[in-house]
Amino acid sequence: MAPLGTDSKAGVANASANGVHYSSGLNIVPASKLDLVSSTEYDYIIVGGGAGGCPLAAALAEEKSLRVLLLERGATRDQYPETKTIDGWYDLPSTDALQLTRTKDGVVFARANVLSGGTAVNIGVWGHASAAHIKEEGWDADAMRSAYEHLDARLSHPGLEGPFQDKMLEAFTEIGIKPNNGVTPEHLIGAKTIMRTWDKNNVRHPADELLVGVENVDIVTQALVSKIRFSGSDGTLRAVGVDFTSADGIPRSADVSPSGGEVILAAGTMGTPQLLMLSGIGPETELEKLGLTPRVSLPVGRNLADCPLNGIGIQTREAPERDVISVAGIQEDRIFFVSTGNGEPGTTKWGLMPMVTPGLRTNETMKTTAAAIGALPEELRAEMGRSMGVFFKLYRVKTRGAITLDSTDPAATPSIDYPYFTDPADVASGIEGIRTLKALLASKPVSELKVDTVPQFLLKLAPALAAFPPGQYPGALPLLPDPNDASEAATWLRNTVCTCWHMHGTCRVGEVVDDEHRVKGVEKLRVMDASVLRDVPGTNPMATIMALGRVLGLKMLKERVELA
Ligand SMILES: Cc1cc2nc3c(=O)[nH]c(=O)nc-3n(C[C@H](O)[C@H](O)[C@H](O)COP(=O)(O)OP(=O)(O)OC[C@H]3O[C@@H](n4cnc5c(N)ncnc54)[C@H](O)[C@@H]3O)c2cc1C
Repeated sequence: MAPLGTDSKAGVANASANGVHYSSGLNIVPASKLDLVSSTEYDYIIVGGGAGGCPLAAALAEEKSLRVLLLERGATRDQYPETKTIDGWYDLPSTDALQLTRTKDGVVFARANVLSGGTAVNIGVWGHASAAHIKEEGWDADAMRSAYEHLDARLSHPGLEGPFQDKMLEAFTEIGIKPNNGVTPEHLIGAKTIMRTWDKNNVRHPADELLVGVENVDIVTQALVSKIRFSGSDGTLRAVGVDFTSADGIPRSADVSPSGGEVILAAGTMGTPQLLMLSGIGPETELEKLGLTPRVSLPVGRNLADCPLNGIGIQTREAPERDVISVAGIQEDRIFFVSTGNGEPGTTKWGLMPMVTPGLRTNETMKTTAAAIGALPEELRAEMGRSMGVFFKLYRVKTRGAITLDSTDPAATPSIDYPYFTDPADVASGIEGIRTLKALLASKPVSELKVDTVPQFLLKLAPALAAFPPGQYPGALPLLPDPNDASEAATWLRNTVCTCWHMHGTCRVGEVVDDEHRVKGVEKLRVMDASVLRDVPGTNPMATIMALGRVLGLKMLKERVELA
């Protein structure tokens, strides 16, 4: 794989027929050539260059005679060095490659805004869906296996193996999360060292690498798509293109070829329902409230689901090697992650969130908390580097929420209404998570690692943050509740909840799209991103969203041949 940003000269030499030039090995359309985009008839237009969009584009482009247009609202990763290495990851919340937003209840959520989407800003954990999940969803097992193999070989690398990680793997097996399945991308009950998109030099390998050197995908970055264009005077609605605004602020459009061209939305769990609604596809009453003309009534934006993440910091005897996540312990409905170097000052932008109840996670309180950390004595600040985090995420969640629009501005972030731990089944599963976490902390290997369950710097922070209402400041929250007191445990779950950033389900298969991801009631329009998922697949979703993108692309090529 060519490293990004080094072969632009080779790209220019290979400029494609319409004069589009190449940058960083990617076929990025320069501003001077944007008019050519509007005058070209594309075989496929993909909206959103993230986990779903990039592999889909790469698969469609395997048929060299086809022309694919990929429109991405964010810039390339070259603009954000923070997207490239693990060290950079800690600073991502300060960049606009990542848009921080909040659920209605105040849980901070992050939305990618860069070419490669979530795969350029995420933690990089790479895991397949289990065979049982693939069967349950009715996905083609052979096609998925071959897509995983294709992607594994290009993007994934083993997680860090070291003394801290070894101890945690031992701890999982001691408390019954076993066997130790070794280094694997498979989703298997037991402990494992994960695969991830960081290589041994801590360099990230995200989705846009699949498009390096691919000449028949024209990529337009900083292209905010605002609407789908339709034809269909005979009563059928057919997608024929999209409207978008380029970086220079000029409104533009792009069209698909009338002979078989298709538009595919890959703008993510928030972006895709937003675009569908802005184009008149969604719940009628909601569209009418915004003055939008309803065209097709579908439950777009409904059935939002997320995996809550709860956990605790541990003060360790030695400073662990700085690592995002390398080991996981997998139970039937919960997954435990261990992150070391979690307490380093650079991590505070992410790490402080669980210490403050969701309703208080405003920019102001985050700043106050960060300032209080800055004012801690040097020896306590040094302690922050001698800590690790153990978190558990729930999957197979039952709580449902919704994405809605407050405005018709395509640049506005939709509203997220997700009431974590509302469904009693999620509360029960969370309480089991607390019980397991307690057992883990009491295990022999963790006892050997830790000084204390609550890092001293957190306790010292409490008085500095006395301005917070009682029970809502750091020092109170990191203490684990008694799992036998259901009410106390449920309160702790809700007060410390963070997102695992695995939101999905707003355009689910069966409700908004069919099995082939076609939007119901509209011709030539599909969706390929996390919004179609009914449940989070495997340990983490990225690899499966990418595999589904590749499988869909190859299937669409086959359909094209069959139709011809
Ligand atoms: C902080 C964080 C950590 C995570 N950690 C992990 C992890 O370790 N492992 C894992 O498997 N998953 C992880 N995830 C989740 C994973 O990254 C997402 O599930 C995945 O990227 C979703 O894929 P997608 O295709 O649905 O959306 P995305 O990958 O987000 O792609 C959507 C793209 O569409 C673009 N877009 C949106 N609207 C428009 C528009 N109107 N016009 C043009 N373009 C548009 C966006 O800019 C974006 O690039 C994490 C996510 C985050 C945010």
